Amino acid sequence: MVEASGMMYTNTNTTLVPAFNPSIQRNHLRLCQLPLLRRHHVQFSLSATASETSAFMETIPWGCENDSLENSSSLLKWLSQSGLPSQKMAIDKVDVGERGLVALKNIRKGEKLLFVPPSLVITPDSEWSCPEAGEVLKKNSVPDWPLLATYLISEASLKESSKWFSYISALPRQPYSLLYWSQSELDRYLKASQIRERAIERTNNVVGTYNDMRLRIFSKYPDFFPEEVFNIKSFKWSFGILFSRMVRLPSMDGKVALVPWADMLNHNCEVETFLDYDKSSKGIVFTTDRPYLPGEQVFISYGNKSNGELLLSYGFVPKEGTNPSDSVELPLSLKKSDECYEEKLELLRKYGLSRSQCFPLRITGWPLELMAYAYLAVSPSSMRGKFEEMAATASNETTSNKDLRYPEIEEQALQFILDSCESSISKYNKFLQASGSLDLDVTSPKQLNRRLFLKQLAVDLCTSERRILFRAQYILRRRLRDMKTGELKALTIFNGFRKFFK
Ligand SMILES: C[S@@+](CC[C@H](N)C(=O)[O-])C[C@H]1O[C@@H](n2cnc3c(N)ncnc32)[C@H](O)[C@@H]1O
Repeated sequence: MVEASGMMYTNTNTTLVPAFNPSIQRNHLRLCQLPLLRRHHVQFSLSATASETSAFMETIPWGCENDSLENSSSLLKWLSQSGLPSQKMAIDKVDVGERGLVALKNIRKGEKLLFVPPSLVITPDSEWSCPEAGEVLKKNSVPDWPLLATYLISEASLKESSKWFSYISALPRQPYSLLYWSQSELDRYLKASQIRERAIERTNNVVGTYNDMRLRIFSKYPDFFPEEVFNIKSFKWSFGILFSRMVRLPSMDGKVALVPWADMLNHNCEVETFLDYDKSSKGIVFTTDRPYLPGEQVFISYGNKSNGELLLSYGFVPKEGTNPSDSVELPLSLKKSDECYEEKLELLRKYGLSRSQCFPLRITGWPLELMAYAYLAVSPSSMRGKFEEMAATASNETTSNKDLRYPEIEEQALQFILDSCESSISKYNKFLQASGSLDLDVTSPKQLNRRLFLKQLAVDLCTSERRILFRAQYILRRRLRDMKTGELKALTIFNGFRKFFK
């Protein structure tokens, strides 16, 4: 489970993990990070050509529609024949998540469910139907994510000859994920949210990973990795599947895995139960944290993720106000006009930060790192001696001075955060006001459906992010007002004393 400690997250034993981006931000502010690639191989620029970009929109020749039950009975049949014990749940159409697992019988709170045997789990150690292809990747020390992405494509392309045919046939042909939003869709709908940058960065990384694999491996072994199969379109699909379905199993030393059947479970923000390997039953299980009646959909948690992160990896946004882990990224920047600009920037860089930095705001508050960054941004040259501890605290690279406070500049620091909040709020206001009139130009019903779908997701995301900003704005304004009235009171008392002594 992801542990939330204050505003920071300890990356312990998360479940469904989309933690892929080597990010511009600091690791400690991320919910969960996995190294994807050896960095020197990544080409971060978006090197896909226009035709490749449009190819992203095409579908691949395997899998099924997102809401289809057409392949689910053969999936269950294959799983049962391959060792999955009899289940208390069945795949069905559901209100939340289109397709999910529904209780067939009464399920008690605290009951263990699933018991998927390790032989039915895809991991980086799984045997390849084409062992030579697997050998090539191992010889090249390809990391887990691109290895699994390539494995999935290789097995999918073998159709019935692959052990995983029934599983892959029941996977969505186009997983919901921001990977499938074009650049212009991201610009159009997510301009106000920082998630837009993360989506672009993620797409760049997937394209970079593909280019790297093609250059280093696929082009050298075209018999094992023909371009008709191992192309950016199939890579995008396999990464979309990994982002939206892969789990990390804490009791298997954090091994990453695709768990057929278990990956039909949808997420609920109020549920706190995660998939894991159960040593006693030797299967992947989860323990229910509430009872279910027959016919009710059963949920797990994909981790304590914000609405933006859920949209980024899984392509959905929970209903407003239902996600206790929701947060919004607040961008803060050093001012170029600052007389100590160069000095401060150098210190920020020393601690791995940059001139512009995002910090998570939650409905319950903000992290100390954000406050430290604000202190640094507003501190005058007379406080030069404190710059380093501010930068270190902003980067979370210090254990001491957890109670960082500088009363002499607190008001300016809070005002600085408030200004950034208000500038973000005005971006959200602009988008949400304009959203009503967006897309009136579309005539094709298919395009209209897609646009309405994306717009609704964006409106839901922006509304929830703006709500957190409104809350922060309220708290900041109140604190500033209290500080000012406090100062006024102190001044009145001081003047009173002066008069008295006169
Ligand atoms: C691990 S799969 C779960 C099974 C999936 N519904 C299916 O039919 O294949 C994750 C995907 O399920 C959907 N999903 C999961 N939880 C959801 C929720 N609370 N609301 C909407 N969609 C959800 C999203 O499309 C997500 O990408």
